[in-house]
Amino acid sequence: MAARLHSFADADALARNLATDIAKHLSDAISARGSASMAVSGGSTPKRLFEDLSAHDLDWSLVTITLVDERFVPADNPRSNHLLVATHLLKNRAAAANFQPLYQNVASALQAAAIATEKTADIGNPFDVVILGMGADGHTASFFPGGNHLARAIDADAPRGVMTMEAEGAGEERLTFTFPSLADARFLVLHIEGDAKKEVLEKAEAGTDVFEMPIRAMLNRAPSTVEIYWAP
Ligand SMILES: O=C1O[C@H](COP(=O)(O)O)[C@@H](O)[C@H](O)[C@H]1O
Repeated sequence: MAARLHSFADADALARNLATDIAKHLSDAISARGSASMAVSGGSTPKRLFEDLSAHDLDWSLVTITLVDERFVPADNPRSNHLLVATHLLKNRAAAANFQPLYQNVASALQAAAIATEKTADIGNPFDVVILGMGADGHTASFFPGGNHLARAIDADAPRGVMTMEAEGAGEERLTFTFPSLADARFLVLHIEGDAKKEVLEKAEAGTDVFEMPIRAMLNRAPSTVEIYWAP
């Protein structure tokens, strides 16, 4: 629908301000509805944000956190987004939050997606907060260019929930929430850092082909405004 850019002097200022804005949205959700839900991304960008956010004073026991996407790997794998969140977010005051993983200890990613869909059915209708990242190839969540289920994952009519994704640039098989599960978040954030990501964003904004750069699905079609938080 729309996107709005919030620029900060550096990554510290970005993390501090975004953590404050997220904490406010979570607190407002708790005041309004008695609980709050948030889906966060993995990757290298959110560590500082998670550290800052974990220290915020709110009733974390009423907050359920899940992942926007995950690799089909157990939580002790260094590439696990669950491990990242456990190390950098589920600590300090945020140690009291509830966490719902996408990975499940079952034989296939397909089975894990079905279980994760069931287990998250009550928490994201819509999510109070969704924090998206973006890769250099224009992927967001696990909506990868060339992904085997990309068309279904970014379809505005796809069911809410988690599905699988395989793509050349993705490494392990992935689990990802579908576009409709994420795009109507009450606070929908795209968190990116560095000049290279800014250039990727500008390229995405200049075109329309969602299969070339799946982030365009969010930028152009999300029912919620995409709040872009960026620092050089
Ligand atoms: O693969 C992934 O990467 C993106 C972006 O990661 P970054 O390292 O460039 O910050 C991330 O948003 C996604 O959740 C993750 O699975």
